[in-house]
Amino acid sequence: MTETARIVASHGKSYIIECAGGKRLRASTRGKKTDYSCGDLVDIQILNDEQAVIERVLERKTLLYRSDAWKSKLIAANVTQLIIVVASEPSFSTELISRCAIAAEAGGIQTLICLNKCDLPSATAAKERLQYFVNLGYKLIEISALENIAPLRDSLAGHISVLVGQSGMGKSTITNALLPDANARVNEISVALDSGKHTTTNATFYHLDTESALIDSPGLQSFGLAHITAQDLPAYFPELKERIGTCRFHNCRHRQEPACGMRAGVEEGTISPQRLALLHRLQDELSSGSRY
Ligand SMILES: Nc1nc2c(ncn2[C@@H]2O[C@H](COP(=O)(O)OP(=O)(O)OP(=O)(O)O)[C@@H](O)[C@H]2O)c(=O)[nH]1
Ligand SMILES: [Zn+2]
Repeated sequence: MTETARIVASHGKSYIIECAGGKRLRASTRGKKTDYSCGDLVDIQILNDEQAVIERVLERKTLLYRSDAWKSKLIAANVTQLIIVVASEPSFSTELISRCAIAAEAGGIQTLICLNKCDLPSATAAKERLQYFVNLGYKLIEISALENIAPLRDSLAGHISVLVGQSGMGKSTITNALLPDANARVNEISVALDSGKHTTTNATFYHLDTESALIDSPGLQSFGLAHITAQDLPAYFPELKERIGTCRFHNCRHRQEPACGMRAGVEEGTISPQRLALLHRLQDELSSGSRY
């Protein structure tokens, strides 16, 4: 019997799928196929009361992934919102924020930056660092997951959101505050996936209500963008996008070329030199195929 289900947890070649009625089954794939992601809608063949086989993936509305020259890592499928979690401390990487936001833009996903641990004195400095992104037009929400999760909960309504961030920013604390029984569910899922072995799940999908869901992903340190071409990059920077077509040369790399619209923006003060430098760095990285 074939039916459509959603992948709610992934771990290597093992998956947990949720059928339309809510029943969860362990699922494997045909052959060596592993390019399925948490959040995917898939056609499955039910084998017995506990197991199913994934036959194929249905067309994805969106796909968030990171990649280097050698391999890509799917993070979440069919999400409408990427939540980049940063915290007052430990320190976060602004480059990682930019990279995540570029991947989201390329994948047709909206971005929300969430500053956690606003109860700490170091929040003031963190907010100053994030002002840079606010000026670029990104939405910022400030919370303390330990004290009050309500402001974030409001931003999740109607979305399938995915949480990404470096280790220690508070993703687990946020998930637990939003879903008090998430811990129990996570344990249930990891036990089902690897019979109690100590391994981490790639990503987990939780229902918040009938319209909203949340995918929690493991901490990340880097975010390779090898799937994006150097030529397309400016379209994923909000402030550079506006100036596409203003350079004299259609293949301008926005460096030494005369009459470059992007460099003109830097001279006028509407584009920050750091962002143009990031564009150059990413162009070099994507054309040389270096590893990130
Ligand atoms: N002061 C304060 N501490 C927090 C807050 N949220 C989380 N923490 C603490 O920050 C530490 C890291 O939180 P986690 O939720 O484990 O972070 P994580 O992002 O899931 O980290 P990984 O599991 O490594 O990916 C824990 O000691 C939390 O108690 C907050 O709002 N305020
Ligand atoms: Zn140019």
